[in-house]
Amino acid sequence: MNYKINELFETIQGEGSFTGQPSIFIRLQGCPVGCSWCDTKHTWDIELTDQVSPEIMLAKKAETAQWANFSAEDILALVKEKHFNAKHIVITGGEPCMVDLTPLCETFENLGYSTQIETSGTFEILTTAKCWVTVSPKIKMRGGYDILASAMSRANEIKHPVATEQNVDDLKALLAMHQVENTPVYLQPISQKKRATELAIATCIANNWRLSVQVHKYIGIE
Ligand SMILES: C[S@@+](CC[C@H](N)C(=O)[O-])C[C@H]1O[C@@H](n2cnc3c(N)ncnc32)[C@H](O)[C@@H]1O
Ligand SMILES: Nc1nc2[nH]cc(C(=O)O)c2c(=O)[nH]1
Ligand code: SF4
Ligand SMILES: [Mg+2]
Repeated sequence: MNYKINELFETIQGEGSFTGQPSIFIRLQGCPVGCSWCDTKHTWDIELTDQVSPEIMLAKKAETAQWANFSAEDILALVKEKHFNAKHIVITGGEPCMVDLTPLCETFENLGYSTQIETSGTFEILTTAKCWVTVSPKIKMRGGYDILASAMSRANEIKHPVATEQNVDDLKALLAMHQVENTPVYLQPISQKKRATELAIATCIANNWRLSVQVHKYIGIE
C-alpha cells in the first residue's frame, strides 16, 4: 500500500499531550474538510499533476501541494537513511484517516516506535490498538463532513481549536453527546491570536481543560 506524502521531517511535537517529544512527522496529502483557518491548506488537493519523485518532495524548501508515493517500507528506509533519532511517529495531514493507517503504524510499532495520529474525526479511524489518537473535532466546516461517534470514542485526547465563544459552545455540545468523561480535553488557540489565547486560557481554567499552544510556531521550528 502506498501513502501520498506531502512532508516528512523530524522535529519536536508542538501540540497536545506529547508536546516536547522528538517526533518523525509524516504529513499525508488530501483533506476535504475545509476549515477556514487551516494552517496546512497546501495539503488539501490531491492532483496527479502534483505528484513528484520522493527526492523532489523531500527537497522542498516551501509549503507546496507536491506529494510523493511511499510505502511503509519506503518510509522506514528513509528514516534509517536520514538517521532520524526520534522514536515517536506522528501521522498528520491533510486528513490522514482517509486511508488505512494500520500497515504504517504496525511497521513502526513492530520496531519499538510509538505512533500517533492527528485527525479531524470525520473519517473512520483505521489504525492499530496501540496508536495514540488525537481527535481535533471539526464542527460545521465548509466541506460538510461531520464528526463520527466512533472517532470520539477512539480518541486518546480531544484537541479543539478555538477563537470564539461559539467554538467553545460547539465543543461543550459535542462533549455532552458522547461518553468522553475520561478523555483529556485541550483547547488550542487558532493562529496564535491574542484574543483566542486569552479565551482559551480562561476557558481551560473554568473547565479544568488543558492548553495547547502550538509550541513549534512560537520557537520557529517545523
Ligand atoms: C493541520 S491539522 C491535520 C490533521 C487533521 N486534518 C486535523 O484537523 O486534526 C493538525 C492540527 O492542527 C490544528 N490546526 C490547523 N490549523 C490551525 C490553526 N490555524 N491554529 C491552531 N490549530 C490549527 C488542527 O485542528 C489539528 O489539531
Ligand atoms: N512541531 C510540530 N508539531 C505539530 N503537531 C501537530 C502538527 C500538525 O501539523 O499536525 C505539528 C506540526 O506541523 N509541527
Ligand atoms: S481537517 Fe485538518 S487539514 Fe483538514 S482543513 Fe481542517 S485543520 Fe486543515
Ligand atoms: Mg501543523
